[in-house]
Amino acid sequence: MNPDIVKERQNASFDVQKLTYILDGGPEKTKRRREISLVLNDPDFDEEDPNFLSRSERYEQAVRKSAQMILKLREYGISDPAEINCYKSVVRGNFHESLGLHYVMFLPTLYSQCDQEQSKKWLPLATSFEVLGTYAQTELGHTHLRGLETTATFDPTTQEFVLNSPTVTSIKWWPGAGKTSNHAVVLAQLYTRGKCHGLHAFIVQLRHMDTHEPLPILVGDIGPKFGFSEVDNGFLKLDHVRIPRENMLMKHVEPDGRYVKPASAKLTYGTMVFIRSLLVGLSALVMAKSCTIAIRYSAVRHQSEIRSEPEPQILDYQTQQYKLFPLLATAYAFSFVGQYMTETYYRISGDINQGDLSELPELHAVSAGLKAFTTWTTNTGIEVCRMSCGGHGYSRSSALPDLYAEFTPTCTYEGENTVMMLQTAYLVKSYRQAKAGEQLRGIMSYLNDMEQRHVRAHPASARPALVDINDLSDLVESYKLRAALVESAAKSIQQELQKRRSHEDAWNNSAIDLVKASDAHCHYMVVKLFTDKLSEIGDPDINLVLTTLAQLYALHGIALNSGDFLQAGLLTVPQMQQIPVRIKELLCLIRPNAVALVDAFDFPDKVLSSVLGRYDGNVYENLFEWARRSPLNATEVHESFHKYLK
Ligand SMILES: CCCCCCCCCCCCCCCCCC(=O)SCCNC(=O)CCNC(=O)[C@H](O)C(C)(C)COP(=O)(O)OP(=O)(O)OC[C@H]1O[C@@H](n2cnc3c(N)ncnc32)[C@H](O)[C@@H]1OP(=O)(O)O
Ligand SMILES: Cc1cc2nc3c(=O)[nH]c(=O)nc-3n(C[C@H](O)[C@H](O)[C@H](O)COP(=O)(O)OP(=O)(O)OC[C@H]3O[C@@H](n4cnc5c(N)ncnc54)[C@H](O)[C@@H]3O)c2cc1C
Repeated sequence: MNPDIVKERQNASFDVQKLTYILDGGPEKTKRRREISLVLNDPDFDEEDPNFLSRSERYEQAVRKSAQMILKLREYGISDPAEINCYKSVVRGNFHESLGLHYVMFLPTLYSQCDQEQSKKWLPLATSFEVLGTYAQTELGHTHLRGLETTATFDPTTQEFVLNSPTVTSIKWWPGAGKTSNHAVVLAQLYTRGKCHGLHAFIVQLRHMDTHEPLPILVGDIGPKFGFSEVDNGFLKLDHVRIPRENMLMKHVEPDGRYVKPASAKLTYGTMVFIRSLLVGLSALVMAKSCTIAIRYSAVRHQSEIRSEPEPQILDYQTQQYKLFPLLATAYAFSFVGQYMTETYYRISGDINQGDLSELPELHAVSAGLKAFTTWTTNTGIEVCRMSCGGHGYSRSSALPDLYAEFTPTCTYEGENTVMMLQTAYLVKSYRQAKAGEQLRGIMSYLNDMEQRHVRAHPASARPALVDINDLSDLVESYKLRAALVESAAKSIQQELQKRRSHEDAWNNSAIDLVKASDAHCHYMVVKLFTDKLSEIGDPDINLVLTTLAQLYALHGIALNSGDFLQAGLLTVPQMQQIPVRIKELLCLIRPNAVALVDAFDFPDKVLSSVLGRYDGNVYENLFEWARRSPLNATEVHESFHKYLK
């Protein structure tokens, strides 16, 4: 064990184990997660570091691993969905799996959209992995749902749908598992009796069940990408492919071609809402991994000098703390927000299953906004962590380049982040309702008292300084009032309309304000949820250290967005000047607990897969060993010497 890291752990002011229990949701859950993590000791999961393999080898290794995962799942008797997720996340490590889409999109779509008869047929096939599925929605030319071109035309004479990609731009593009899957849920515009009824989901067989040869369908892999090398994102061109009427999910077409409207057309989009909710938790996980690597490494790395003494740990540099500790605070904030998002998703989807759709718009808006907010922040955070590790952060052995490459598409898939932020129609609608005197419930209820507490541009000096920057509840209140930026967005729309612009143009001309309002709303939610969580934590030592992190999170956010807070007169210039001073004090308070705080995330070394983030801190000897395994070192003289240099 590296002596620096031993010393760091001795300095901790709280019980790391107890904090792990809080993050997991209780000691029993921690125990079970640790038991599940032991599967990594199974030699059948041994594999070559993907960084030393070609794309094709990586894909093959990933398919082997996916298949092993399924076999072992049965062997280990893991069947609870939450435990399956934990098991898969442990085994998957920092990479994706080729059967991922089957689990995260194909199966959930079947579960939520099959009727009884369809469930009987498809669920046993899909859960036994005879049917391997993907989710084919996006097209070469469009992602916007109303713009999708693939058609499904009902033919009552044969009781079939005819699926067709009429143009190049209508070719399905990006669905994972182009080579792996034999079935797809295909999203297509439904036509019956000559009328279009919008997007609906259909189950389409793509490949022969025994030979895996494609049916008369053009299907394949779209080629190498920025990351996601394990995943065979695919293309799919359908040329008048016929499928039985029974393959339409939720079956809205009667045998005579009559269309029966669903309770809400938006139910077809349910799987996207589900994944967006999951991505909030995934952001927390990846932020936590990145901080673990960067902070442990910073504790064992010595460089330069502060005083004329031996080189200090780089974690002692104030600038290093300023890079990493706000991200550490973010990792904790997002962990609690992830828990909230999962609970909210299951609560509201439970109501939806019971026929109560009243909270569907809020679920859509909250999951879209938080997905965008947390993935954007995490994406830039990983890169800050990588940079903070200097040259060794650039090595793939650190895992940070892989974490970045695998995570960055979360800002794009399941709805491009700007587009998701623009799902603020709900915010503006809520604002207008509140303004008209309606009492809002839930997370939007803060808009109820906006009329009394107008947030407008004020000369800051004209307002009394009511906010105590050391008081978290005051900071939450400030974020709440800043979130009323939605008022500015609504006003911008109003002004555009007064210029006789169409509603659509008014919306587009206010889009920057709308994204800002959405961002402010999400930021408020995160600060509030983090602060609310503190009241549930009884252990005084843990409460203290998390309160310090929550203060840092809130103040750092204000410092980054100081213009909003000043312009709205929420804080004065002298208070703004106090914030960097307070932030520096908080960095000092967090410093002795930094390593313990990342230890509490409790990632086993095999899951972290990072030479820099090793628990024992023995970085250098392992970096050397990793480098020696590089395929270029397989021979002392590389064949290129004989071919070109000699
Ligand atoms: C610790 C945790 C660990 C977890 C580990 C988990 C691991 C996860 C790993 C994940 C790996 C995943 C692999 C990659 C998967 C990528 C798959 C995809 O990208 S698949 C492809 C993903 N593709 C995309 O995401 C496409 C993105 N685009 C879209 O979703 C839509 O085009 C749109 C939302 C932008 C517009 O919608 P559109 O209908 O075209 O147009 P309108 O404007 O006319 O809207 C009409 C009204 O409907 C409303 N509404 C809309 N949606 C919903 C909803 N869901 N509900 C309710 N309402 C909704 C809307 O608000 C409006 O309301 P109102 O104002 O009338 O009241
Ligand atoms: C790794 C990966 C895996 C994927 N897996 C799948 C899958 O399994 N199945 C599937 O169906 N799809 C999948 N996708 C596709 C993914 O869902 C889309 O790429 C995503 O929805 C974004 O759409 P787009 O690529 O068309 O971007 P575009 O919408 O073309 O975005 C390009 C730019 O235009 C801007 N823009 C677009 N619309 C607006 C607007 N209304 N207002 C303001 N700005 C706008 C965006 O902000 C962005 O800056 C995957 C994508 C990736 C990268």
